[in-house]
This record gives sequence, C-alpha cells and structure tokens, in this order.
Amino acid sequence: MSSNRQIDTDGTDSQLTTSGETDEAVEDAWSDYQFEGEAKLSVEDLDVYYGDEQAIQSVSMDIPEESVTALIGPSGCGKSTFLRSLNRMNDRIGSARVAGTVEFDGENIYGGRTNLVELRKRIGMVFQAPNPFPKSIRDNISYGPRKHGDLDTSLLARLLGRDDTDDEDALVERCLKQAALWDEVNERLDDNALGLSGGQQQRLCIARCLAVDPDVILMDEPASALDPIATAKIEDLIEQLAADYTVVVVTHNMQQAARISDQTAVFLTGGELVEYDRTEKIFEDPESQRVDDYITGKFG
Ligand SMILES: Nc1ncnc2c1ncn2[C@@H]1O[C@H](COP(=O)(O)OP(=O)(O)OP(=O)(O)O)[C@@H](O)[C@H]1O
Repeated sequence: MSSNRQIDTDGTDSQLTTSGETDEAVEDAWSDYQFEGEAKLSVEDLDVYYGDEQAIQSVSMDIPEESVTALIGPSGCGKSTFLRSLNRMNDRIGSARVAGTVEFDGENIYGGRTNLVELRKRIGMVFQAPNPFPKSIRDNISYGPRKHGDLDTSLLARLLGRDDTDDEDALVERCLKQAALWDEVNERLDDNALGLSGGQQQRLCIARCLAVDPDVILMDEPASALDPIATAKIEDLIEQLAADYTVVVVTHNMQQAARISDQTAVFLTGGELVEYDRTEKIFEDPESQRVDDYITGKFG
C-alpha cells in the first residue's frame, strides 16, 4: 500500500494511504464489545484468503443473540467474505481458505463434525438480489421443509394417512405473516413468485429462510436493489425479526445501519475489524480516527 506523509492539525504526523484512509494502529480494545446476554456466534482470530490474497485479517468478535448486528465499511474491505464465513458459504469458493474458529452456540463450525446442511438450515442467508425459485409462492416456502423431510404432501403420504397439507398451510401462513407479506399475497399463493415485485420477492426470500426454523439470519445488502418504499419495509422487518432471531446484516448504507442495528462492526481496507460497539457509539463517538473519517464521508 503506498502512502504520503501529512502533518495533521494537531501536530502529529500520519500516513495517508491510497484508499484515503489514515494509517493508524488498531487497538484491540476498540473491537472488544461487551454486552449483556449470550453470544450466538463467537469468532476468534479469523483469517480468510482467496489464493494468496488475504481478505479477512485476524478478526475476533462476539455476536449477541436476538439482535441486529450491522457490518459496514468501504467496498472490498471483506464484509461479504466475513458474512459468508459465518455459515461456511465460503466453502463453495474453490480458492477460499479459512483459519481460526467460529463458534455457533459454543460449537466450532470449522471443527470436523459439522453437518453443512444442518448448519445452513440453522444459519440462513438472504442475498442482495432477490432469488425466489421459479415456483409458486407456496412452494417457495414449503420447498426447504420438504427437502429436510419435515413436510410430506406426496400421494404416498396421503395414501398412508400421513399427509402434512394442513401443516403446510399453517407454515406458509406463519412465514408469510412473519415476513410481512401475507396480506399482499394470501389470495394468490399458487401464482409464480417471479410475478411479485422486487421488494415482495425479497420478503418472500426472507419468509423462505424462516420456513426451516433458523436461529441466525445472515443478510448481504438485502435492500440495495430495492426502491425506498420497499427498503423501508425490509428495514422494519429486520427490526421485528430481531425479537426472535439473531440477524447479521451487511450494508453499504450507513443511515440504514444506524436505523436498524443494535451494534455495528466497522471493517476497513485489508479486511481488518477496526471498531465494534453499540451502534450509537460508533456513529456518535467512535474511538478510531479512521472510523470517524469513514462515517463522516472523508473516504469510502
Ligand atoms: N470469490 C472470490 N475470489 C477471489 N477474490 C475474492 C472473491 N470474493 C471476494 N474477493 C476479494 O476479497 C476482498 C473482499 O471482498 P468482499 O466482497 O468480501 O468485500 P466487501 O466489503 O463485501 O465488498 P463490497 O462492499 O464491494 O461488496 C476483495 O479484495 C475481493 O476482490
């Protein structure tokens, strides 16, 4: 990383990097966020590499249960990589290599015994672009539980008197209500999901994620492709979900992080976690000068 020396107004000198960030030694205390209650996820010394490139550097942080944690930082600082490492989605990228531990309810998900299907059922994911299946609204919800063997509405099940159609109806209604979509779609559950608006499709994807009963929902910029009204609905929904679920959300939108999250982690260039604290503290009185510069728009 190249840099230019500059003299700050307080007389100290510092380095300006090519990204516009001022070089500053990161203090561990800035990311040692203390909270009441249990950590749902506990990350310790996490490094992620793509080939020889390191995208996440020695990140440690505890994520409290039943709350919203926002991950913010400039483009390319590793937010999505970090998010994907929380349910081992990086395993799907051939060049990705992960070191360190991520404990989920006290169990290291990178230990040898992890069942990835079960892990991703309990730690679900919602992506930037809504990606419903090209199936009916109902089938989008029941697909996961059917696949996991929790719902059976087949002819054989009917013949054997073990038909779960009533359970399926109840599940579809519960999930669509939880995702604040029921009132808009309950008359057309058998219509193709691709006929919904972008915002409705994203809420359907959230409902689909809820259908397999997760504990944690990871969201990667879930509203960035949506208009302001659809975005507001997703933001309200995220806040409501935090009553029952642990939500971790990557966002480029700092106002959004400030509105919806309980705690905010700021990643900066090179995949470092620079500061992690209550959202109010991060936005009103951060410890790091670099975080202050980023929040006030001096770079990023
Ligand atoms: N599949 C991949 N293969 C190789 N390098 C990758 C891959 N995904 C991400 N990277 C690299 O890892 C670094 C972190 O990327 P990542 O997408 O995690 O950052 P980000 O903060 O989420 O960025 P953005 O805000 O632009 O989405 C970048 O240098 C990126 O080029």
